Amino acid sequence: ETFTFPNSFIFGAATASYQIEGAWNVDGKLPSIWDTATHRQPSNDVFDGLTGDEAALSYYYWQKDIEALKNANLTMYRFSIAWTRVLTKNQQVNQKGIDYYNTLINDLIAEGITPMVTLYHWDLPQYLQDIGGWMNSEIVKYYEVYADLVFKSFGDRVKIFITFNEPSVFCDHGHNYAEHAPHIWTYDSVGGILCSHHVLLSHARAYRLYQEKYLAAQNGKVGICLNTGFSYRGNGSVPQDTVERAIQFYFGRYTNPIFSETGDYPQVMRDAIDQKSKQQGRSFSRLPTFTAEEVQMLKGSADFLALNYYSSGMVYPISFDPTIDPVHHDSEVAGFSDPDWKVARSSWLYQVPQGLYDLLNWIRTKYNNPDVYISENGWSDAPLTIEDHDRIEYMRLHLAAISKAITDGCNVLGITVWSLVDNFEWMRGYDERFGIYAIDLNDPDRNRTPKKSVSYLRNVTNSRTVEAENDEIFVVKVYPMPAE
Ligand SMILES: CCCCCCCCCCCCC/C=C/[C@@H](O)[C@@H](N)CO[C@@H]1O[C@H](CO)[C@H](O)[C@H](O)[C@H]1O
Repeated sequence: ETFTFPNSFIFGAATASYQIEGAWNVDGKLPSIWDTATHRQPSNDVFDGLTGDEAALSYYYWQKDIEALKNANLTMYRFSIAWTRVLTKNQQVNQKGIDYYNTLINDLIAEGITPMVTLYHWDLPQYLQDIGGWMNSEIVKYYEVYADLVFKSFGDRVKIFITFNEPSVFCDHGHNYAEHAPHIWTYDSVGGILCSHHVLLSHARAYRLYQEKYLAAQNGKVGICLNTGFSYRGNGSVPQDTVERAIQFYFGRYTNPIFSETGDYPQVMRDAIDQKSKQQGRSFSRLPTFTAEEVQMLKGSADFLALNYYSSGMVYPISFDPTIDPVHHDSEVAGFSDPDWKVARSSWLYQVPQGLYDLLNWIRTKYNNPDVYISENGWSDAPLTIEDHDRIEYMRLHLAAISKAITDGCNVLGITVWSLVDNFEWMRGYDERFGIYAIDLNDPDRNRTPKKSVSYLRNVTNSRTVEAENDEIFVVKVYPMPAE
């Protein structure tokens, strides 16, 4: 079957500051929590022991990134700004950092490429972590100062801003399980919950600031980037409400306050955490409460949803047990992956294009069909795999799923594939490569070598079609529940 894309649909690619820029301490840049994490001694716990100190050296080779975009026929570039490059500790402007992003933005626009700018892709200034980072409510003020600077400096040319990338990942993995920077472990997911709460408030404040101070002159859009998989019944006896609860706890904790009619946290989450907190003998709930004004400030605080989709899972109910993974412990849901699904170099990344199709329709019906960009979607393979047939298949099937969702009426405006170039894959270092361009870390010039997927993408963007069979997209079957 041939799947088509409307002429308005935009094809692009994405990166993030810490993962590509290098130059970690150049021109006044301050250390971020990822600099701290990767410089830990005697071991940084990164899979290959490496850091983002140099990565793709995009701080010097941004023109190679622009060439790479042009060569792939891509017309949108999602990149992030390093907070640590543009502001000093006492909240003054670091002009050299501003200059770097000005040059990048101007050069992109000169080549007809639309910049999509993420304000926060996990690289918090270390001096803010030192006062508690996202767990301290004061962070909201610091973020607002930073957002103001970004809007003021770049908003005359940048018309699409994303306030945050994947709060579920940096809040949970960074503040519950100590798996990501700032490597904090907290009991009963208290750290992750506080982080999410302050991220939501920071997002809303930045959105309202843009509306009040910049919208009239700049006429841009501000959204937030959230990630999730879709969840499916682990076997025939799993109740549908388990599936819904999984999505609400993982995704709804951010989407409900921003995109729903009612606003605030999902009721199922409010009830569960309030009740469990009580059951634990606590005098107040682990889930903070938004004031009535905060609920209003958050409600409708996004012009679009930037959705990162990689994979999906099967879920089944479990009973409350504080000793297990804290995300599941409050939701009383656990998940697993079908071993028949194809898996990438990243052990968590199973190929489930159906999840993207179902998720887009879930969002359409749940939230009155908001504008959506697929801000990340991609496949990992081994270093220097140039004949990346598995990535091509993954892209083909996910693009088909998107096209099908658009046919259903979903407002999907475009995609920025992850990633433009091979880069620092967080705690997996450089072992899992997501780029459509390969980078040899031994090459001081960091030449960007096109993988086979670049010519595939060029064909897709020219023809605005992909070929796929429905049974390649719809891969979810009902499997027996795994042994608990
Ligand atoms: C509804 C919820 C539950 C149901 C189902 C389970 C979903 C299965 C998906 C498993 C995901 C587990 C770990 C998550 C990892 C990614 O989401 C995370 N790495 C994404 O971060 C972005 O990924 C890029 C590649 O990893 C890149 O590094 C980028 O910087 C990140 O934004």
